[in-house]
Amino acid sequence: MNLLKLEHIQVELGGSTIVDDVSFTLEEGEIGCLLGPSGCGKTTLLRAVAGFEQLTGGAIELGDKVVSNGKAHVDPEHRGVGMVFQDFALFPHLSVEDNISFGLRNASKQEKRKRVGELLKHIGLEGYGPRYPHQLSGGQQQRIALARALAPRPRLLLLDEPFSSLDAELRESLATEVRALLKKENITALLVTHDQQEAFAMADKAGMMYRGRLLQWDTPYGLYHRPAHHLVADFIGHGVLLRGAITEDAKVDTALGMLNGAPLNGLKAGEAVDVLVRPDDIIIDDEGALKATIAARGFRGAHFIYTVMLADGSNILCMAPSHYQYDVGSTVHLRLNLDHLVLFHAGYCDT
Ligand SMILES: Nc1ncnc2c1ncn2[C@@H]1O[C@H](COP(=O)(O)OP(=O)(O)OP(=O)(O)O)[C@@H](O)[C@H]1O
Repeated sequence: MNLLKLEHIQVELGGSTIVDDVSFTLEEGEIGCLLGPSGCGKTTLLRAVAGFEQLTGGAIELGDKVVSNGKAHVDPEHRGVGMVFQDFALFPHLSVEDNISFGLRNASKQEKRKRVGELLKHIGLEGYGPRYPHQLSGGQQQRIALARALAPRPRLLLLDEPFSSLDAELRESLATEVRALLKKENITALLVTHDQQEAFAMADKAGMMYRGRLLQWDTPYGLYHRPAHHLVADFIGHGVLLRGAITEDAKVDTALGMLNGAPLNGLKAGEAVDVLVRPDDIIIDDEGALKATIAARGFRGAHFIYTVMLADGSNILCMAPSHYQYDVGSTVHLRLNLDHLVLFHAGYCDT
């Protein structure tokens, strides 16, 4: 069952269209994530779902009920939606226990204690109830903010850059923990983030926005491996778009050689295309048929990302385990590990 349904929604602010014709759904218990460059309208979309922004077109349904359209507008406090924002502000003068139970005004003391205990256990902070926010680390405070939002069992939880004030390592582990917690509580959630690793760690469905539009709504795997738009290919993960041409026998002629098996989707022989090449599609292998030169080396801890120059002068990226050390300027051989090809009309890339 769809818990959240956005149908062609549009939001205008200050005379500009900030969210433009966006549609997607989230099923009950699913976690969705919006990615996209700064200013593309992610927060505005989230605020429209929460009820803080009015729609100028389209409709939002929560459960079976329309909560926003041209005529209806259910106020935020009546939507059953919980929120966690970047600048999570716990009430400094309230204990952890009182912070978490803040939204449980109508519950009995006993019910409150039970729910708080259950949530503290879920977030791994059993026994922290009597503490005050200043006695907690940033990551612990953010977990408490999450528990506070979850306490009234919202139908939908909205998270806007909830971990962005935390360091990278903590962010990823917290994202995994929060996913487990949301699944345990069967809460549907929509998350906005800049961090693709966080999106991949948390989301069942993810989308990329660009200038108010949603370019693709898919699984994280689909966004990475089957980008539907060259901007998605470019924005999600590392990779390059390598120029090529469709041949008479439906192959793609590129600096990596003739590539087979591309879904042509209406592309005709002779047309110029861009082929998405990810760093994990290319393997440095002494037996590889293709000669190339290392143009740059980036250390990433467990692996290197090499920029490799092909015979025609074009550059691609290549990932190799960090014990495979090659100096800039050295010659290497490459093998392709492309299990599917993603092509775009070359012209699209000029936008
Ligand atoms: N109240 C407002 N009036 C006019 N324009 C606004 C208003 N609020 C936001 N905007 C504009 O809408 C656009 C989208 O803003 P929004 O905060 O939704 O983007 P975002 O994708 O969340 O960005 P970021 O990732 O940087 O937080 C921006 O260009 C912003 O300047």
